[in-house]
Amino acid sequence: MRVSLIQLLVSDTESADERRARAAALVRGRAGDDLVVLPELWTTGAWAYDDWQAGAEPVDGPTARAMSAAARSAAVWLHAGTVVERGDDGSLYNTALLFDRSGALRRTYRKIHRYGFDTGEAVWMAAGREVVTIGTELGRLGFATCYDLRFPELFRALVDAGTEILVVPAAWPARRREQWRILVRARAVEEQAVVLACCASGSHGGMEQAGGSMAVDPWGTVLAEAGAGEEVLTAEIDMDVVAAIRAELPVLQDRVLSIPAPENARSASAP
Ligand SMILES: NC(=O)CCC(=O)C(=O)O
Repeated sequence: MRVSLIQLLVSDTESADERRARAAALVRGRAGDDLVVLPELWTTGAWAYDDWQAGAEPVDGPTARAMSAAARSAAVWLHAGTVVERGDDGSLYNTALLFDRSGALRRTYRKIHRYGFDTGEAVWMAAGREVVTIGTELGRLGFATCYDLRFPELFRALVDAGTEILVVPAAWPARRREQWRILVRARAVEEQAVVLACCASGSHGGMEQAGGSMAVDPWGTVLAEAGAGEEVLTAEIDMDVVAAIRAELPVLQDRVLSIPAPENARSASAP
């Protein structure tokens, strides 16, 4: 399987329309790949909160139309990263879009863990509630987005649902680049899955993003890793490795699901 992670530059100086056109051209240029991945919130910018209301769109909005056409033109599976979705309930969601080789929208995933504490997503967006996977001829894909990386229980749920390829669009900050590298590899090792982690590059909204997109195999081996700037990172992935490592080191079978909580769990007076 050949995959490309399009580590798009997301800046304050380019409009969403310009970036959409540029991203579509980059996807169209990936004919021959099997799967192409874009970063998180690359149309509005993940850190440009003030632009989210104006840039919000339904799941069949301008980004979906442009990405559908690009996927069809290149005949690739396209994980188009995430958009600011305006849901039918009027709420905003951080929503991933997956298109098949014909350009059909096959899955959406609303980010479950919202980053920001008392600002950003945590304030302006609603949380997704659904763990999402899809079976494809490439293997079963599981969805997670950026901050989700810090919550291994989501990844375990994805693997319990049969995931072999974890796709993680992101807009991770440059100042936490080392945490990104560790978490991406950790998720690959603990879930014995391929991880395709595609981060934005450049600065916007006062935040420098890390770049450093990675394709990692289930051994934790980094098959390809991008630098800090805009780049199309391509990797060949041997999907047989997933079944092989799960047979050779069947750690997922050794889980103990009934570990009792300590008696003082969550007790405020615990020493
Ligand atoms: N966009 C994000 O989810 C940012 C996550 C982040 O900065 C972190 O986990 O650290």
